[in-house]
Formats: sequence, C-alpha cells, structure tokens
Amino acid sequence: MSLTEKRCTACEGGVSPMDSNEARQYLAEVPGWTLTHDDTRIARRFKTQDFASALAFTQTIGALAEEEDHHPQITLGWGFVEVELYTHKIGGLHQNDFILAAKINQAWNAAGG
Ligand SMILES: C[C@H](O)[C@H](O)[C@H]1CNC2=NC(N)=NC(=O)C2=N1
Repeated sequence: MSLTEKRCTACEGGVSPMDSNEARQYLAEVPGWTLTHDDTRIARRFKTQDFASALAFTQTIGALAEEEDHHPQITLGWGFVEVELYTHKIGGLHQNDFILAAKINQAWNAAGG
C-alpha cells in the first residue's frame, strides 16, 4: 500500500523513533524531502509564484494535518513554504511523518507544483 493510502495512527510515545536506515528507505517514497537534524526530521522547501500562493498551499497543508491529526512546523515567506516534520512525542521520525509528507507531495503535484 502506498503511503498516500495510509492514515496517520495515534502515536502517544513509548515507541522508539525510526533509525537512519529505515528513514532512508521511507525517503525514497517522498521525492524532494531530505533528512535533517541528525536524521530525526524530514523537510522540504516548496517554491511558489508569490506570497498568496504560498499562503494558499500552507492552508492546504494545514487541512491535511488536521485530517491526519499530525502537524508539521511551517515557515512561510514570499515565494516559498518550508515544511518540517517529526513526531514530537518520540523526539524523532515515525511512519506518520512520511504519510503526511506523501500527502503533502500529492497535494502539491495535484496543484501543478
Ligand atoms: C493525540 C495526537 O496524536 C497527538 O497530540 C499528536 C498531534 N499532532 C502531532 N504532530 C506531530 N508532528 N507530532 C506529534 O507528536 C503529534 N501529536
């Protein structure tokens, strides 16, 4: 099953974050994203035409995050949206981060990005 078909599962902590090897395997399924912060987070910068389209894409991401109950850190500026994902409860990466990243990519591609 592809990541875009999965749903984020509640992650209340008590599990280990995924290790670098597993994270690198998941990364292959989310083009454009890179590992950051010693492989404990993933991030992608999306370039947009202007501020308004960056804001609109941020709102799309916000709606996806609420649907999945999994929330990114977002930096918004003129012509870009930077998205960073990790699972706070475990201080690192969980499959949930890659599910949301895949859904954000899907929305970006659908919008013609
Ligand atoms: C119960 C619910 O799953 C948690 O409060 C969620 C909400 N969104 C979250 N988002 C992220 N990125 N990490 C979390 O640990 C997290 N916890």
